[in-house]
Amino acid sequence: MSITVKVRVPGTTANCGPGFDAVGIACTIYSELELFLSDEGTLRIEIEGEGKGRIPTDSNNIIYQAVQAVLDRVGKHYQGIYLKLYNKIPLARGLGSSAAAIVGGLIAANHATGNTLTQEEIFSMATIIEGHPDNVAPAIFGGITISVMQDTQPVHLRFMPEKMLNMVVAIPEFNLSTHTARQVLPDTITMKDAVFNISRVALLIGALCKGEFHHLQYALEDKVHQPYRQELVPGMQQVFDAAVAKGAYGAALSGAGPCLIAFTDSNCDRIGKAMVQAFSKCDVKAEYISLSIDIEGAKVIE
Ligand SMILES: Nc1ncnc2c1ncn2[C@@H]1O[C@H](COP(=O)(O)OP(=O)(O)O)[C@@H](O)[C@H]1O
Ligand SMILES: N[C@@H](CCOP(=O)(O)O)C(=O)O
Repeated sequence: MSITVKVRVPGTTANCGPGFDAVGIACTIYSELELFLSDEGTLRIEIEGEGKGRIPTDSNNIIYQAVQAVLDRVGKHYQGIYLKLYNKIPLARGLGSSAAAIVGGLIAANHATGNTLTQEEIFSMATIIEGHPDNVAPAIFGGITISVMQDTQPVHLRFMPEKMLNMVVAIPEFNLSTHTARQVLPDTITMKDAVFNISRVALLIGALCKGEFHHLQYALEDKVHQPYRQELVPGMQQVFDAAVAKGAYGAALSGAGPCLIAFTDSNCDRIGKAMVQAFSKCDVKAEYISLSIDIEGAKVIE
């Protein structure tokens, strides 16, 4: 017997300034994957697009590991596992490629085996594999998500802003793995910095929810991770300033970086070009893309 499933998963921008490991937004950039399960054959992985030639095509591949985690959990075994990946989300740039890969593998395998796992169970498994919930939540549920770890269980709240919001992402040429960008973070922060972030993340969620985007100028400020990661992304502050100078409400590091993301409701091209130019003045080659909020999250498309 053989089964085929095709899944589409959005890229995500996590943290959004002060919401470290908690806030995430699903973006209108997508990777797709096809999963074929069969009683005969072996493991085979083919890649088109981002990461071709770089991503492992053996049992070290995280999509394969996600598929296998579902098969183990539901007690099914397949000799032949064939994965065809169509990767559009840039790798190790802060747009949640690993979360999309994990979520895609889990959802494809769950669908192929009769949808026995709930979305919440998928969310829990994805969080364990990814290590933090803020990318996998919007990748699964779409929209803007707030995630909280309750002991080992992730809990989420999803919402859409009252008004349309666009995001302009400046994508530098270089990669920065999330693992590396987490290693520069301190173990502890001061009470002053904690209060700085708590107040801003509350303002951020209120501003996004109500569509009062003028608050984003302050609501995107952060003292928990961005100051420490600044050394890894040359030109970070200059790019933020360039985006705001061209009319963006505010800007932040996308996930762990190195992408920088500006929030706006107009002038995306003007903002994007200014961000790329500011990067270039710091000897960083970059390009930009304009995105909006994905409302659906991951979905089975075939
Ligand atoms: N489609 C994919 N298939 C397999 N592995 C992937 C895929 N996309 C991403 N990865 C893995 O995730 C890593 C990037 O994850 P990470 O450093 O968290 O950055 P980000 O999630 O921001 O792109 C890649 O180096 C690769 O190992
Ligand atoms: N909260 C995480 C988010 C990482 O996002 P990614 O898209 O860079 O993987 C962090 O800041 O480490």
